[in-house]
Amino acid sequence: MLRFAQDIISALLGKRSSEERENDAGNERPDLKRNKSEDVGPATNTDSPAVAESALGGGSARPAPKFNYILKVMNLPQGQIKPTKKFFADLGFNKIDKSPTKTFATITFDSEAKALDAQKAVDGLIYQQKYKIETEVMKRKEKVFKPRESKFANDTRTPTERLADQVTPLHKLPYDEQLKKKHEVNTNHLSNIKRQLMNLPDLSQAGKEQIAWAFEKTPRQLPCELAEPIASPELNGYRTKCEFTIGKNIDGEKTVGFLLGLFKEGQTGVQEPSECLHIPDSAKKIAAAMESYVRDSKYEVYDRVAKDGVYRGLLVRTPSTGEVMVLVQLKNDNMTTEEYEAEKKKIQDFWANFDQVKVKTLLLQTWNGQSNGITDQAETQILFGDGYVTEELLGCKFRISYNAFFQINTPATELLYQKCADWCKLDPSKKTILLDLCCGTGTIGITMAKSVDKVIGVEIVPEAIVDAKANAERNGITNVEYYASKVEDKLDVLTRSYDEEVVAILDPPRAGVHKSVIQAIRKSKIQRVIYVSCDAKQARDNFLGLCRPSSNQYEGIPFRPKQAVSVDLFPHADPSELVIEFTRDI
Ligand SMILES: C[S@@+](CC[C@H](N)C(=O)[O-])C[C@H]1O[C@@H](n2cnc3c(N)ncnc32)[C@H](O)[C@@H]1O
Repeated sequence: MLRFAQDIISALLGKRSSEERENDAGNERPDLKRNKSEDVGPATNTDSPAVAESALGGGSARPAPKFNYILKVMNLPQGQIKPTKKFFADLGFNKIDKSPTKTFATITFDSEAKALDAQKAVDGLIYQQKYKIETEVMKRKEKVFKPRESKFANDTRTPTERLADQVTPLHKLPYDEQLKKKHEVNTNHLSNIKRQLMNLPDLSQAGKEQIAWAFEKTPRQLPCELAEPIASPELNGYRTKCEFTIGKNIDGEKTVGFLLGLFKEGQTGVQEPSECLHIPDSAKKIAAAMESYVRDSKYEVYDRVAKDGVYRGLLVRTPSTGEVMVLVQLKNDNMTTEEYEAEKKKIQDFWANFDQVKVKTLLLQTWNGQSNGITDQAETQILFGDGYVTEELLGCKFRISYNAFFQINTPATELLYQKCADWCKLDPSKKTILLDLCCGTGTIGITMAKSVDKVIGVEIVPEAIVDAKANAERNGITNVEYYASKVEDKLDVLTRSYDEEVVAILDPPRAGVHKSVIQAIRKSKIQRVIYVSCDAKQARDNFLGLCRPSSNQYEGIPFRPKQAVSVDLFPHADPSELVIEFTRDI
């Protein structure tokens, strides 16, 4: 409980969650999509003791204040974001924003009086001995959402059909056709590596010689062997994490499900998931129960246009162990403390007594900001249970918190990890170190830890590293070392002079890793990289970075793809994982 409270405080202090948000339609690989508004920092008042106190799970949560009053601080130099922020932080102001190209900054407050007091303190100060600060107090304009005319106006499909096409766009194809289609897409991505290498600008003769393999004629211009795709053992009901929207269906009834179409297209109707192929029955039952609950409630569901209403979202985790996590997201800034406390108790009683599915742990998130989905920036309390569910993969047990990244198709994930282990080809006669880069809750490294001398995991989300350490301990794994850091800020892990053989598994978010990571791998002694990509198009620059000829930017001997395979974690949906083994001799 204490650990969880610490996690929440970390979240409130602006640390990022392991999961970038999934869109409402239940798109795959939620870790990879982050709403821009969540990127720019906490939207709740991180300075408020009331929020910090209630985040501890006790106390009475008060509605989070809105920071609608802005002090515009003008006549500053361009750039200099850090020094500017420090200057104002030293004066006691923390909610500062500055664009690198602008000569002003903004400081936000939850009342006009505070903004005016700040103006008195700041106006006329001389910044860096030459910039005389001028100020202006403004009230934030309420954003008005104007739905565009719906592009679905002439759509003859039923809402259920539309939702199926949206969340499972391949559902009309037999499964082997779906696999072929994904295989074809990955074949093209792979052959593009070769094409792009051949067409690199300013490719010198020496450079060409380093990547001579790319100029060899091969079937379909593939740079390496591409194995037959690995099918998902389960085709339906495989999603172990579902994030539902609470809103109204197109008939105006309170509904829990997925948003039809995109909000920006003016589509605000929510459709029940009851017919969605990829959603498990337990999650459907929970969504249906929540729907009955909100229909019986005196409170309104959240209206995304008016930005009003109480019930906003529902997260359900249903790992293969049968444990179930439910998280309900509320907007509470228009409720009194008594109303909020009473509602909290009602939700708690409802799920504690729910007899169709046993809920192991219930969480309540209060979020008054603008982002759509469940967010790690908001106050999140445990109403019962310990705040975790357990998943089992390849004989290891993993605890998962509500905001941790975890693959959503367990049997297919086991095949994916097994493939990574096979391709690591660990030689038992040699000492080996496995670098688990972007390790999340430690899954890949922990499942392979017994075959190596040491696993070193690096992950950006501190809470995921806490989970990873707990997971290692729970599985009796002691040869692990974890760092809560961006990989690009922990490059020494790659470039240390190890005595052992080092193999790197890189399982980054959709956009791939920062190029400095690829540059460091190139400079290191690493001879083998297993790259797990969920979007080979976006990972293209990383692939090219590994393979391009040596240069000032990309030192070291280039890698080349040795083998590749697609693993399908998302039947009926578009994405598919592409695993590529890159090797080099040094
Ligand atoms: C696709 S997930 C893989 C997680 C883990 N390997 C697994 O299979 O469960 C990508 C992970 O990369 C983390 N991540 C994103 N950007 C990162 C960065 N710059 N440095 C380190 N980790 C990062 C995310 O938080 C997420 O846990």
